[in-house]
Amino acid sequence: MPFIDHVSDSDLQRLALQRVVPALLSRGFCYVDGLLGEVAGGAVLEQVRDMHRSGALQDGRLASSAPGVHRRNVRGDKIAWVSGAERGCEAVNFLLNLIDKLVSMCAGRLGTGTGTGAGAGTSIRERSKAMVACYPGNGTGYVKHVDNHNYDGRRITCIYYLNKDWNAKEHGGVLRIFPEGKSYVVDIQPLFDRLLLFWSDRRNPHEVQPSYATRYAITVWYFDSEERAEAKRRFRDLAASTSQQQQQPPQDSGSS
Ligand SMILES: Cn1c(O)c(C(=O)NCC(=O)O)c(=O)c2ccccc21
Ligand SMILES: [Mn+2]
Repeated sequence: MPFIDHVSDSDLQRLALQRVVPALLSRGFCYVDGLLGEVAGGAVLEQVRDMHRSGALQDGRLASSAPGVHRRNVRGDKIAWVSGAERGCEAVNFLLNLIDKLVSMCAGRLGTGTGTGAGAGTSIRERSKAMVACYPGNGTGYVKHVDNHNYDGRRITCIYYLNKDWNAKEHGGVLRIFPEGKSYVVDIQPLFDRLLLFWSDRRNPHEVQPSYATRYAITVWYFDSEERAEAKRRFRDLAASTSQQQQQPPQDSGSS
């Protein structure tokens, strides 16, 4: 199904240079509304709904519901990882390709030392698979956290929201960002056809507030190549060292 090319390359270029890069550098986050338009955005939403209906979203994590309410076995966010090549993910694939283009147009201009002391510039050449997430609307959310808390290589978090007629007063589900070192918070509604980008590291702790309606989002994380390579090395060393320990017989307490 050929999608209406709602956004031309020159639109993306302008969006990258005039909106996304300045906002990421000055505030650490940026959101864009109307990214795909009604038709293509609607196609992505339908495919995510189909995944939800078909049970492709794995059962949510055990989550505590609204604070103070102690219900057992409350299931929270349900997720599925997709590459975009799967059957029924054509519209998701179109979205991922568009976000890849947008981020690649920004990558060269995100300067050096993006906050994690990395002297070298940010070289973003790869990303994660896409995480399709659904909050079932039972009052569960996601506690405050940092996506990349310990140099796992993730540099930019991109979240595409799919929720039509969302009203935070009624449905909650606001993404609240607590920009590091700032006295204010940033509340972002998970609105249909909205793309949010923010630095994945400690600059942007964030939480998903309890949701009272079904809340869909698709997230991809873009890696800084150097940090990612270093993280992989660290992980390999860790795996190697733990497997060595397992091979050696456990030392009894009396050994010198
Ligand atoms: C389901 N879900 C998340 O929703 C967010 C997250 O920060 N979401 C922000 C948002 O949806 O606005 C996550 O960061 C996350 C991390 C690991 C596994 C699942 C996760
Ligand atoms: Mn997160």
